[in-house]
Amino acid sequence: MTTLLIQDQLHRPMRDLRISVTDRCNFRCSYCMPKELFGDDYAFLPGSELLTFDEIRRLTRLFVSLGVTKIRLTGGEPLLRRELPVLVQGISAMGGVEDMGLTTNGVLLGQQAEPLYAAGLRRLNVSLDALDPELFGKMNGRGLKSGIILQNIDHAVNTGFEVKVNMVVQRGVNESEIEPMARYFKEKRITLRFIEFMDVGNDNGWSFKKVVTKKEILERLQSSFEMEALGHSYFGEVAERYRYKDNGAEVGFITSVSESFCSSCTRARLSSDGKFYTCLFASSGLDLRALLRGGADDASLLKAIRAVWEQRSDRYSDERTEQTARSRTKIGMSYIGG
Ligand SMILES: Nc1nc2c(ncn2[C@@H]2O[C@H](COP(=O)(O)OP(=O)(O)OP(=O)(O)O)[C@@H](O)[C@H]2O)c(=O)[nH]1
Ligand SMILES: C[S@@+](CC[C@H](N)C(=O)[O-])C[C@H]1O[C@@H](n2cnc3c(N)ncnc32)[C@H](O)[C@@H]1O
Ligand code: SF4
Ligand code: SF4
Repeated sequence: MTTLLIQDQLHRPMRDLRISVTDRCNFRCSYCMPKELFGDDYAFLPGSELLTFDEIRRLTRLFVSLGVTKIRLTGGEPLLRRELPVLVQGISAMGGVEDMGLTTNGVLLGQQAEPLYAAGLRRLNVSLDALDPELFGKMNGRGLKSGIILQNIDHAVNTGFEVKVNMVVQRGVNESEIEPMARYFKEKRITLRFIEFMDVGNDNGWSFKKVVTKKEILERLQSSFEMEALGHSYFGEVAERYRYKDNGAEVGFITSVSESFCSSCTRARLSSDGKFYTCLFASSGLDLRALLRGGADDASLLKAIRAVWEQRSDRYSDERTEQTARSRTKIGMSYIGG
């Protein structure tokens, strides 16, 4: 299939596809799946509503033919999707896919790191918000202690994966973990990325006051470590990188709130039930599953995807103010694929 490069209204190409393979999760992080949005019973999609692997592969191939080269598997918790390595193998063997990564809470990596590696996956981003076992147990809503995630990170590294760690920092919740986390992963030479707390659901407890900005975190780190700025390594990279001068380990900052990066946003998103979203904060998406299951051929699917991207003008993080925050999306990170 030949590649056609397309651009949106702000001249941004479509380079990345973030695929949510399930909306389910074995954690209940309040910043992501607030009770107020999900209710006590956390109703998830029935299996029949999820895209099948064949459907995901077919759509991925079409996205690749429109310029996507980078795939990220996410969720919900992607390791809960049965037989995930089968999907990984299909995508890693696909022409035009230059990079594939997976974002996970790491709980199931003990069993799954090896089959995923064998299927061709090489990069893992593991979320971990605290080293302190009690605090981590509270933050994940399930009481699971941090030790198991740390063990699984070591196991993934030993399996051969390039691993990065994601930490969402919330004032008054886990800001005391900034230095311990930095020290621990510096010694391990694993890149730790600090993520500014975002307003992603109806009520995930977000307010500007709870955001610990990159500036503040960097100042705290610089009082203990000498660091040099590396910037972004390619157009559209979400994290801004810094290096410790003494041992070459890196940290990253994902500054969606204090320094938004919409002008270089090349990310398309496919939800687990097959909706195509052009922004993490979008409130509606194109129902590709309905088109697929209605018998649409490749040409009409391509036309529909292209039309949506060419109309795209999303720049939610650039436009957000305290007042507009939380009024846009009614969906939530775990569904849309964070
Ligand atoms: N506001 C905003 N946040 C994003 C976007 N893409 C990713 N993030 C956030 O960045 C954090 C880290 O994302 P990851 O899933 O690790 O992916 P990544 O950082 O693109 O991965 P790499 O390819 O390893 O750089 C998550 O909290 C995401 O929700 C985006 O387009 N907009
Ligand atoms: C939605 S999760 C899905 C993948 C997997 N379950 C995990 O936790 O890594 C993807 C990323 O989004 C981040 N995230 C979720 N809610 C967030 C919020 N309100 N602000 C910033 N990042 C958030 C998580 O910390 C995680 O790194
Ligand atoms: S951040 Fe990841 S682990 Fe936490 S609730 Fe959301 S999907 Fe689950
Ligand atoms: S807010 Fe939307 S447009 Fe801006 S970087 Fe995030 S996903 Fe892209």
